[in-house]
Amino acid sequence: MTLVAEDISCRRDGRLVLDDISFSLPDGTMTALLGPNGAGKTTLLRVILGLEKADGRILLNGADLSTLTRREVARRIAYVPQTNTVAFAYTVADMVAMGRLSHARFGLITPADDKDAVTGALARLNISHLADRAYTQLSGGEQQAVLIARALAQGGRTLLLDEPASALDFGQQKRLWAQLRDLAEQGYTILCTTHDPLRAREIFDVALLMRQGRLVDCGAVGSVLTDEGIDTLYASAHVP
Ligand SMILES: Nc1ncnc2c1ncn2[C@@H]1O[C@H](COP(=O)(O)OP(=O)(O)OP(=O)(O)O)[C@@H](O)[C@H]1O
Repeated sequence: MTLVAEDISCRRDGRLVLDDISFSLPDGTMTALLGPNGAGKTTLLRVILGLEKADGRILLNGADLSTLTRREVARRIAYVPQTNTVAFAYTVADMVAMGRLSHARFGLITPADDKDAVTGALARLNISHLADRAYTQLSGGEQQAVLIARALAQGGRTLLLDEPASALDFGQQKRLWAQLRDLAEQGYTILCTTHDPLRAREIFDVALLMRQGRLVDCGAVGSVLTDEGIDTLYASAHVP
């Protein structure tokens, strides 16, 4: 689905952390969101999800997300957070099944299609063997793979991922990028933060570069993530 941001500005504690951001991401593209620590990447993802108040509009296939219910947004957009702390030792299968909550009827998430979605998502991430393990007892990388499986089970065709590869081993990273590419080829829209511009240049189609709350560049990775572009992005990030 085409994801459009129009004039997004957001304040936190009175400080402007997103400053008039606009972009358009067509179906079937993998977009990397890059910038130094504190640039506003996570905030931007949270604004798209409706978790942070902001000025401006987010449109998905022309529909203004502010006019949709939380449940309607969750059926369209899945989010993979950097980490997810859970207080209870849910099994991995239960965690992934939570991705189906927006499809639940009468609060139940047991119909066959939901089970298929969970089984399929576990298989896609190569973690079917973890299905009955307690989520709280997994390694950081295994937990991250579960969060990605949960997003896939959710069924939305727009995926927002916050540094999904940061705790994954090399094999899991390769599977993740291949999986995301496969989804993009099926028309999914993928927006993913990363701190690795060199990998991003190989893997993604488009890059959005943010610094100090502003979108400083946007375009095909080959033209935006040049050596010079990367140096400029990460130079003098700190504002005294
Ligand atoms: N809960 C909060 N309350 C107030 N300000 C916040 C809050 N969370 C983040 N900020 C500020 O908003 C700005 C953007 O933070 P954000 O987490 O979006 O950056 P980021 O680009 O995702 O950083 P990182 O790469 O370190 O994850 C930062 O200046 C940060 O200090």
